[in-house]
Amino acid sequence: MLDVAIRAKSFRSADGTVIEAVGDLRLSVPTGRFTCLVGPSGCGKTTILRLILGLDRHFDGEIAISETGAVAAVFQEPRLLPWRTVEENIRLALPGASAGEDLSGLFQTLGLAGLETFYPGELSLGLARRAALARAFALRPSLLLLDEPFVSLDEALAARLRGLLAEVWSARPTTVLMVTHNLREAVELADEIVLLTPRPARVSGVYPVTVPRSRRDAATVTALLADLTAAHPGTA
Ligand SMILES: Nc1ncnc2c1ncn2[C@@H]1O[C@H](COP(=O)(O)OP(=O)(O)OP(=O)(O)O)[C@@H](O)[C@H]1O
Repeated sequence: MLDVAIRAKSFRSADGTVIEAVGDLRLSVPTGRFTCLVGPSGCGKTTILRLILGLDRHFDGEIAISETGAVAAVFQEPRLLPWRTVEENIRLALPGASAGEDLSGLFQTLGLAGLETFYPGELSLGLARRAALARAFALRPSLLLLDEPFVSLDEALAARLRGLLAEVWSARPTTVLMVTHNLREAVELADEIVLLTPRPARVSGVYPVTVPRSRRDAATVTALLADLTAAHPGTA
């Protein structure tokens, strides 16, 4: 279970102005569930993930992660080491005990088989994003944070990668919190969608997606989107 209780998070800009990034925000992600955070551009989503990851400790509030295993994150940029191959990038992230683990199933599921010896510079953005997902799932994290992992891909490719994410997640289940501005993506993947206000981010609504993931075909997703926007008017 991930429990987030942020009372306030602000930044001070170069000219001394205070930027309130996150307001009073509480959310919980139960173990093994997939939650999406959806909010307008610049509302504070990445800041929330950075606070959960402990990359920024200057805030008022508490974050509790009851899972004891690894916490992994995938950011908008794949952040692969350019001088290491795909496989080396993934193995370097693993703790010593599992560094020799057989990763062929993971490579296969993510469509990376045959690309293990490629360098990041030889990969398209879509393949680099798959490698970043492989690195995160290879850790077998108990909590996975995803920050718009499919942004700037064309819709057909993003849809394909969403399918691969769902597949690898069912093979290696974990608790997921994913930031996205794409409501369709959220409706396809999430168990629960947490909607945020414009900055400073607060929860403006919660939408549980109760239809089983296997039954979310295009027509069902469109119907769910209509239901969500009717329940939460103003959600783009
Ligand atoms: N280190 C920083 N110093 C000053 N201001 C910051 C800093 N980091 C973020 N901000 C500001 O805080 C606000 C929230 O930023 P954040 O990146 O969390 O939003 P976001 O919802 O992830 O945005 P996007 O949807 O564009 O990715 C923005 O106004 C941003 O400019």
